[in-house]
Amino acid sequence: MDVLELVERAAGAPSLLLATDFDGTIAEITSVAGGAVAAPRALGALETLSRAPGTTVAIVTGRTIQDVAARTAALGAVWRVGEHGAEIAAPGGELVYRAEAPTEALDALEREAEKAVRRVPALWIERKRCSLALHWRLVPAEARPAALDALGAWADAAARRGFVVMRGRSIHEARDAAHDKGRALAFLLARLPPGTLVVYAGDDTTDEPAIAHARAIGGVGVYIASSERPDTAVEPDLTLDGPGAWIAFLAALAARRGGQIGEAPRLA
Ligand SMILES: O=P(O)(O)OC[C@H]1O[C@H](O[C@H]2O[C@H](CO)[C@@H](O)[C@H](O)[C@H]2O)[C@H](O)[C@@H](O)[C@@H]1O
Repeated sequence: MDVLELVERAAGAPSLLLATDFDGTIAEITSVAGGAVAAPRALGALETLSRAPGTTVAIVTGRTIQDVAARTAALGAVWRVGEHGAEIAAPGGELVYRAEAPTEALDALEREAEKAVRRVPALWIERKRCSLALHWRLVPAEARPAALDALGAWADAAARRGFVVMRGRSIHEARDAAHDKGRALAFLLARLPPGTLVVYAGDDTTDEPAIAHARAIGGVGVYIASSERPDTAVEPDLTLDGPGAWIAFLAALAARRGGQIGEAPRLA
């Protein structure tokens, strides 16, 4: 499938679930997590799509709902899935699903992570409600071997406690085994008309269950490639080069389903 075929297919679907990852997909990767900003053109297209008939828009992220809601506050009528599916908020913000937080296990895992940070101070712990991430983007080259060793020990400790460890873009992240983005898509689709076409895009390991799920049910899985992670472990229908190409697709689709926005969209 090429991007023009995807525009045609998505534009013609009587019911469409357009689901997009955040970091590396509608926001460029930044050196610290707090610096990520959704591209204004992406927000404009998603807002247009969210108001179009028969169209449901969802932001599906590893971030918490609170975090992603603040970064996408311009969007009025979208679903938000946080922490890889452990939290789901309807348009308007009402939480329709909220997993119980594995607080004690995460506390223990945080103490293990602190051991890693004592060894390699450039590691950064991101504690969330249901998951915990160790970021290594700012670890200098000379400290990478020690960081990999410490991350490996931490990942083993997380696995022993029953967490799933995802090795993503300069991040090791532990989440509980009951949630992933594929199951989150299934949750959303159960609320939409039968036959809804799902189009999902994401750039990292955490997106693979959603890309695979979309494809398994006859939808479209799009991989957003980067020099940091050129390939994915699951086969997508379409690979696009970085957030810019995905955002161009969103703008083209918004023009078709919801009226023209801004300049005429150009697709590669
Ligand atoms: O599911 P996503 O929306 O892709 O979120 C995945 C993780 O994104 C964040 O980390 C990533 O983005 C940072 C900012 O660009 C970058 O510095 C880091 O290296 C990336 O791994 C976020 O901090 C995590 O909580 C998300 O799980």
